[in-house]
Amino acid sequence: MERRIKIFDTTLRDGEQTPGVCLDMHEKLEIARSLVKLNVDIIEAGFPIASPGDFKGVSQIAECIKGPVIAGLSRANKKDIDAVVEALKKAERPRVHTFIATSDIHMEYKLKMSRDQVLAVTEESVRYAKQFIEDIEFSAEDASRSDWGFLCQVYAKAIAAGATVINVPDTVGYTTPDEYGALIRHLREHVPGIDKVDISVHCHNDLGLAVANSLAAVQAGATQVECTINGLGERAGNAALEELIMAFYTRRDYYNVTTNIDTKQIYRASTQVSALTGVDVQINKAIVGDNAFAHESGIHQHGVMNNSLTYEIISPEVIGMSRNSIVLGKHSGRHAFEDRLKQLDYNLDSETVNILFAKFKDLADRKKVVFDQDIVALIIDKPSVHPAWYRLVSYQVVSGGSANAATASVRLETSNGITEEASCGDGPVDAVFKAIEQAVGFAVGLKDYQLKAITAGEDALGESTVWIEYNGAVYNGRGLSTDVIEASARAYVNAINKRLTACGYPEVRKAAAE
Ligand SMILES: CC(=O)SCCNC(=O)CCNC(=O)[C@H](O)C(C)(C)COP(=O)(O)OP(=O)(O)OC[C@H]1O[C@@H](n2cnc3c(N)ncnc32)[C@H](O)[C@@H]1OP(=O)(O)O
Ligand SMILES: CC(C)C(=O)C(=O)O
Ligand SMILES: [Mg+2]
Repeated sequence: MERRIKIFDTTLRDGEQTPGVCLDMHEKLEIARSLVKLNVDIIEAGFPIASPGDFKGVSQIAECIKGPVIAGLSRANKKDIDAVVEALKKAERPRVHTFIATSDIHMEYKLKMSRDQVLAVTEESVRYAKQFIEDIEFSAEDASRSDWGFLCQVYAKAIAAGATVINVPDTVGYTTPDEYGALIRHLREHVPGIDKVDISVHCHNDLGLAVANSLAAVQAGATQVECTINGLGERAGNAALEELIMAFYTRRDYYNVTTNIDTKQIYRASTQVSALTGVDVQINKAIVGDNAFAHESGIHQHGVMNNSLTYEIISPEVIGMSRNSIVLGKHSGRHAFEDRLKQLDYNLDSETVNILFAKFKDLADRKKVVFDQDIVALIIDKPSVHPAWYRLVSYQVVSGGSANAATASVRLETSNGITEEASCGDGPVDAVFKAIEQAVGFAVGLKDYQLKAITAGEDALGESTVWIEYNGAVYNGRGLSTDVIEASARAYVNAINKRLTACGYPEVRKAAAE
């Protein structure tokens, strides 16, 4: 008899803890909508006490997203739990996820608490949260490095106080498949009441074992797995959702479990998360990397041409990647374009399709073949995602040859009309960025800059991502064009718009004046 494993997605909480990733409310909602399409069981929407932005993100998701359970994270204290309860007020199926560390090293050096104190706080916090919300997940942070006997006592307290899920995190990615499986079996044998609750696992990838450890835990009886799209997360990241799901799917004969995930949504969600977070997927990454279905060598190509199963254990269509024979280019019409949107599972209203079709034609004029990745990039680039404070109207650059000096002028549109500025710089991109900085009238604080081609070829669509820093927070912006300087300028303006949306224009102006 197959067991069903629940999928708890934490892209919006642990995934957002990836250094350099900062998602605003609109981006979080877009990702949450993709998680609904994927059919995950639980969405961890954020850590409401962390910042007003996080609180707002969780409450918006709670209000707008129906279907999955919506969880919010809290430390084991009343203030954090109150924030989660408040943020989840409008959720159809709310869950408080509260945690406290149980390893000796965390208790001694970080919490400065004894075992007895941690036991007491576990009970108090679960009992407190339970007054407001029925579904309570309790995590023993750093469980895999905790004393097993003590861990059993902590989980027993949490269950007695009303926890509905107990989570066993491998917080620092330290455990191994055999050891972790044995821990799950030990807990199942020694924690009173554990058969009445879900046993969840949450694995980090510091030794590259996050997925292997999660699979071992499922074999040992875990009923819920925590993961993120593209394996995003703190340090080396979390177990990757796409890898776990495709392991369960492909080796159903071996694991004997199922999930509710619609595998056809995997590629779309991965592309979206990569674009919105600015974190590239490595080309040889399992399932969603560019090379995952590419065959370079003759013997492999020959085998695949005769029967793809010779060298492919998964067909790309299963994860929603199309093997299209219809090539889209400047002679393609609206029917073929709309059909491709449907194949990529984008059901958009006709106004959005009109805008996208115009963009597609514009791109096809500059590019011989428009690939699926280009279309997805155009969809993600749609301007409505962020309220725009500034819009790039045009720019001009004169590049200075070997000395690498350049001058640039930019025209930006604001609600007050057009503003135009010029500047010199160390190369064309720097000159454009400086001109934009002058036009907006405050220091932007560029932290990082990246440029990549969406597909191969000299006419490829260029995607630029920039990261800017303000008051300790990082904002990423993204720009798209076949002209790489224009893509960079768009990304810079997009990041500035996000920063202004988060901080408010007057505050930024005041800080600049001081
Ligand atoms: C393993 C994980 O992924 S845990 C989640 C990690 N994610 C994050 O930390 C991102 C969001 N965090 C934040 O925004 C901030 O750290 C906040 C708002 C939570 C706390 O900020 P601050 O009050 O400034 O505290 P700071 O982060 O410096 O230190 C953490 C404090 O929480 C305490 N703490 C840590 N974990 C817990 C817990 N589970 N339960 C109760 N207290 C805890 C620490 O002992 C420390 O307490 P102290 O201030 O009395 O010394
Ligand atoms: C908050 C907990 C579940 C966590 O992220 C971890 O321990 O890694
Ligand atoms: Mg974690």
